[in-house]
Order: sequence, then C-alpha cells, then structure tokens
Amino acid sequence: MGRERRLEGVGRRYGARGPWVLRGVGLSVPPGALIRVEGANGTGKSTLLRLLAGLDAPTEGRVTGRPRTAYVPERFPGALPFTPAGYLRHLGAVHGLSRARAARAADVWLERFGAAAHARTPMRRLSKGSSQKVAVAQALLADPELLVLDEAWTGLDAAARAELERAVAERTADGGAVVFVDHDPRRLAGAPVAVHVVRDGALHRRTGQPAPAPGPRATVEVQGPPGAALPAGVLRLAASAAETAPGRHRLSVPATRSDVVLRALLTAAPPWHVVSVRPPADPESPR
Ligand SMILES: Nc1ncnc2c1ncn2[C@@H]1O[C@H](COP(=O)(O)OP(=O)(O)OP(=O)(O)O)[C@@H](O)[C@H]1O
Repeated sequence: MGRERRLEGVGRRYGARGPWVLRGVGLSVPPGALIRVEGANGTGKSTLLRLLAGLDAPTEGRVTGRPRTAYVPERFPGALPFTPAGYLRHLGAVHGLSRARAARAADVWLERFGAAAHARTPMRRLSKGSSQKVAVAQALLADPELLVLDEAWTGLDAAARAELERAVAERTADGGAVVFVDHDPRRLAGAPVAVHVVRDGALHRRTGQPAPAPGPRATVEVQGPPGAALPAGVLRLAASAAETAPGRHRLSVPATRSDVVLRALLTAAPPWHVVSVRPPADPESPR
C-alpha cells in the first residue's frame, strides 16, 4: 500500500441503472511508473483518471494506496476569483507548504511555463493557454507522488508543452508516478511509457516491445561511488545502460531527457561523477 495506488476489481457506472463505463479494472501505479491511458472517445479514460486521482469513488471494487496526488482535469475551471499567484499560493497551503514555500513554488512554476507576466492578472481575464498553464502549475506545485494528467498538454504553446514533458521526466526520476491521457501519440515517446487501453469497459495492457525511443540520443559516461547501483530514476529515463568497468557506466539517453538525467545523477546521494557527455550530433556516438 502506502505510496502505490491500486485499483482492484473496479467498476464505475453513473446512476443506479446507468451502463457500466468500467468494470473489473485492475491497475497498480507503483512509484516511478509512467503510464499512458488510451482509448476511443467516450470509452472511460477520464473516468479512470478521476478514480486514480481519488476524486471519484468506484461503484464496486477497491482503490487503495495514499500517494500525495495532484490532478489536471480535462477542463480547468479558469474563471476563478483569484490571480494565478494568489491561487497557487492558496493551493500550495492546501498541499501543506508553508506560505513562503508556496509563494516560491508559485513563482517558479509560473516562470517555467512562461506565465510569470500574468501572475497578477485576474484569472477570468487569462487566455485559454495561460489558464492551462495555471492548471498545470497547480498540479506540480508540491512535488506530488502521483500526478494524473487528463489532456494537460492541450492548449499549451510549444515551449510550455516541452516544459511539461520535462516536469514529468523530473517527477518520475524523483520516484513519482505519472498517469496521463493525451491525443498526441508521440507525447513522452522518448520515455519508457507503459500503455493501457480502455476498451469495452475493460483495461488492457498493451503488450509487445515498447517502440524504441525516437529522436537523437546523447551518450553519458558516469562513474559511481564504489558499489553503488545507478539511481532508479536514471535507469527509467535512459534508453540503455551498460557497466563498462567497475563503477563506470555508459548511458544512452534520449536527448530531450539528458538534462533531467544529469540532474538526477548530480543530485544523487552521494552524487555520481559525470565523466563525459557526447551530444547526439557527434559522429563518434555509438548507435
Ligand atoms: N459525471 C457523469 N455523469 C454521467 N455520465 C458520465 C459522467 N462522466 C462520464 N460519463 C459518461 O461515461 C462515459 C465515459 O466518459 P469519459 O469522459 O470517462 O470518457 P473519455 O474516454 O474520457 O472520453 P473523451 O475521449 O471524450 O474525453 C461516457 O459515456 C460519458 O457520457
């Protein structure tokens, strides 16, 4: 239990006589998991995400585990009587941050998503895109152990979309779990995503080889503290890792994740020594 959210034999229908939207669904979301939920329109993806986020209760079956959870809904109620800075500080306090930490986290996330200029604009006057940045910032504010994203990329500009991908990689490198729905099949394609498909009210794990991470890869040589295993977060993000000498590892890392991997190595306790980083364009990069 603990930080792992689990659905066991979960069914949900709306109203006593409504059709079953989901039935017999089992799913474990362990720390560090990255799970994509797919399915045709109206099959129950949002229903599943609300159950995982703990915002809805199943009609039958059990939901267990109590990770600190954050959620970005498909439709964020943008017209709230707050400014983004005020709203995020308020939510930070709800998540248990001190006032000072909540204010700092609000500033950091608005800045990262390119919305700092709107920090003090009433939310009802924000564009849809800026409002979505606030929706995403509120979920990341307190480093959730489980992050549930329902089409959270929709409406964001390209820079903010990339920033949200980076934030997801940081959460999983840090041992957080992320479950998401997104209409773009390439979303987070460079990361080791487990795919589950909702069909006919049931959840099916898509099996088979995960597609190789598309895009260029960097090669990172690291030297670890004697006897140390690579941090789990690094292993999750690397496309491959090989120990080439005692304590020396060569990692192949999707270029879009290399900054997150380096940060995870350098902030590990004790930290790892990064011997070299070869960018993807280097013709000597092993393939
Ligand atoms: N609050 C609700 N009350 C009644 N019916 C609901 C409610 N929420 C969802 N439903 C119904 O449950 C079914 C699944 O809806 P859900 O939103 O979970 O699917 P989805 O796969 O996320 O859809 P989409 O791809 O359109 O976002 C639909 O038939 C929908 O009408």
